[in-house]
Amino acid sequence: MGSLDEGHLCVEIENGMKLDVSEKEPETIAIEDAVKVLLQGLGEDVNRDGLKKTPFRVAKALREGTRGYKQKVKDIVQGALFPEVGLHDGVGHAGGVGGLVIVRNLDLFSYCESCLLPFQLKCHVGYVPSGQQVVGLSKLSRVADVFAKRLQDPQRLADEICSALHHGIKPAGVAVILECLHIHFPNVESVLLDSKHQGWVKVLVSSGSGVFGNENADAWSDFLGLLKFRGVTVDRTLTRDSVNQSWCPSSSSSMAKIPSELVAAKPEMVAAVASILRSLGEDPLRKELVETPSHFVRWLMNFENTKLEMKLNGFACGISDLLKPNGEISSRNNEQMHSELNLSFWSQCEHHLLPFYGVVHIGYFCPKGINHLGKSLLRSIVHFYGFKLQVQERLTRQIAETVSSILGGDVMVVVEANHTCMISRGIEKFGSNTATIAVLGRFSTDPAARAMFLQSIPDDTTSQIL
Ligand SMILES: Nc1nc2c(ncn2[C@@H]2O[C@H](COP(=O)(O)OP(=O)(O)OP(=O)(O)O)[C@@H](O)[C@H]2O)c(=O)[nH]1
Ligand SMILES: [Zn+2]
Repeated sequence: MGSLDEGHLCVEIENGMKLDVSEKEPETIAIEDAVKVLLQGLGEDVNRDGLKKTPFRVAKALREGTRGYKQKVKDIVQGALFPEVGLHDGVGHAGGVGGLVIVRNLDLFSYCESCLLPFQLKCHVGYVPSGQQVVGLSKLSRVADVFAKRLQDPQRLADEICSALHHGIKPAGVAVILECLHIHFPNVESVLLDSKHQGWVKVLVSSGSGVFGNENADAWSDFLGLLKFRGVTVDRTLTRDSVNQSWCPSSSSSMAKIPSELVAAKPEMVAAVASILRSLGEDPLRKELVETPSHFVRWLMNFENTKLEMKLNGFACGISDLLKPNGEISSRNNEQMHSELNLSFWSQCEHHLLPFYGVVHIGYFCPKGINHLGKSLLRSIVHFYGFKLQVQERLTRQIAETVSSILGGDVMVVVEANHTCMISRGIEKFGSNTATIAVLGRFSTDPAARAMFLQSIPDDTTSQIL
């Protein structure tokens, strides 16, 4: 979506309206001020180069990401309804009016109202036309996006899409199925304790109107049959109850491990997030939003700057023991390449304050006779550099430099990551991911060594974590 041009962005809204995200608008300024408070709360210097534009970028991302509040379904659907007369009534539903129409696999992003992080969803929409009218297919996606671009929870999102399409198209019925994926809430302690602490919270929700109003209606069988036909298997027994409780990991029991004093100690950050909600046109006192500021601050505090530096000192102290020779140190010719692959990490993009996550692969040469570095130490290094405001290139380099400083030399690091800021906003490149490489010592001069290490990296490692 648009580029940043002298601090001013014009987002074209689907129904022709324009949303100006200008640095001069009071809402933008208020969000920028709040973001500065958040950055300071993280122990960051708001004037450092990488962060100078962050307040505006975050304001822009949030205002774009909630632009649905300003859009009207009527404007989208009206004018896109056109007559398509089938055979006359009484001889079945052979195409045209009366036959089920489905649009599958619409990739969308929404914002979780419980924690203010984006969540990904695959949307499947179907409707049975009536009144000899069908609607332009793209409008099904556009209408879904109007409601996705708000602070949402999955079931309400499905219900709102369904109801808006029903009122807009006036069909015999509408069916909506959403497959929603919410990023997990890692934190330093739990990641270190549990290497499998990663992944996603998934829920499946559905909503139906008219001929889809009854869960057992034949129309649902047709709809689900077609989804399955395309490889989408939906167990509708899961659809209704899976979100009775809040699905957001910010309200799960594992989050209770994070001391609430942490948030209580940062009242200015919590107030800043509440002011962001107000600037987006939301009511921070709305029941579902009351806890959102503290949830978001808890997430953000994972990436606090000073805490990590302290921890880094701590783990650096123990390193010398791990490197005690394990017998005779042999000559350089006898060095062996070691690799540690698929170390998962979480980080936070310093440009947009959105998560990026993926896997790190580390290769190094180490003389025979030296204990090679344990996986847990490497994992610690990865997490220590991950849990801060970052860019991927810096993360890659810092890991390489740290491992190299321990081993004195030949290190290669590959980081493969998915950037939420590339997917949930801006350019919206679903399925894209980024790889970065840092090479030190022998790896920087020896293509064969680099090739050997790269060949050891399994294919499609990033997709394993999606
Ligand atoms: N090199 C690098 N760029 C990153 C990383 N994370 C985010 N970015 C990019 O930072 C850039 C910020 O560019 P700007 O033009 O100032 O901000 P923007 O208008 O929000 O950019 P768009 O994402 O193009 O909308 C974007 O191109 C992002 O894709 C990272 O880890 N490394
Ligand atoms: Zn959430």
